[in-house]
Amino acid sequence: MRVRFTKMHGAGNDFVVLDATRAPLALNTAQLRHLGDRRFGVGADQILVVEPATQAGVDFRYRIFNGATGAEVEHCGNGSRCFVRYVREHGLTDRDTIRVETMNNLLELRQQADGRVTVDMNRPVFEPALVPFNTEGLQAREQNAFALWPLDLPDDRRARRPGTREVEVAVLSMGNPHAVLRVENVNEAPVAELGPLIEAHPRFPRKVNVGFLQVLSRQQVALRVFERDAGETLACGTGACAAVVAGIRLGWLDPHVDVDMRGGRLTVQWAGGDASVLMTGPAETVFEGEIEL
Ligand SMILES: N[C@H](CCC[C@H](N)C(=O)O)C(=O)O
Repeated sequence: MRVRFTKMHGAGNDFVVLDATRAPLALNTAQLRHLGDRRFGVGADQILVVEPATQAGVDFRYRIFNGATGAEVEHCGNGSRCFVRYVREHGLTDRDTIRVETMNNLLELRQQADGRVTVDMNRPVFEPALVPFNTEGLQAREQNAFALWPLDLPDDRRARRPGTREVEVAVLSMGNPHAVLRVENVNEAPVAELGPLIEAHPRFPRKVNVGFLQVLSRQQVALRVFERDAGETLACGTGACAAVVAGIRLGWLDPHVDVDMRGGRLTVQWAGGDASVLMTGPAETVFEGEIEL
């Protein structure tokens, strides 16, 4: 099957975007992984498929698949901004404000005059069972009335005496699961070492995205994210939201924060409580193409 695609990125987190609004597009895991493959396919962190809405009052549905595994996931912040640019550039809508269904969310997205896109990311979810995160037998440390959880990680650094070491993470969901740990300097953070250990930790039954957060001021942070089923990406939209929400709950951050990641800057706003998280950032089209699947 010959498939047209658009290659896009949001702050360096890159996507292959497919249009399934005019005809259904059922891709199997092997085809999705081929699209994501940076050597034998197109190459992308995630694959986004744009479909007609299934609910009244909603403009589109969009589905997200991690490129390395072909696994479908609940949410993609950077992808949602690229989705807006895609449907407008492809003449699928001329609206500035677009409502879109994802696996378990309804999002409202707004195209800004400066080309950036603002996404209403809905409320964060803190209930561990809903992340999901297994807290059985764990004793959280409360800070500013927010839980920081100890995680034991295998530590084979001391080969003579293999043991474990403990890290402390904030845990929450932005529709997809996130664990956030604070570091002194993101450039020296052990992302490649701790990322996979936390991502696959048995207390996260659906695995987890892992954020390494450096607080630069109450209005600016640096962040690196080891994404579930993707490894470290140049930016992670839901990860930026999770890190800022955790930082606000822990008393480190104000309600409006710039998040500097290796691929670019996102701005995240959260007023706390039941308020939605708002994320604003760039969305770029790189090239169009066709591929045989
Ligand atoms: N790897 C993520 C999905 C993509 C999220 C990220 N690219 C974003 O911008 O939010 C997960 O498995 O939950």
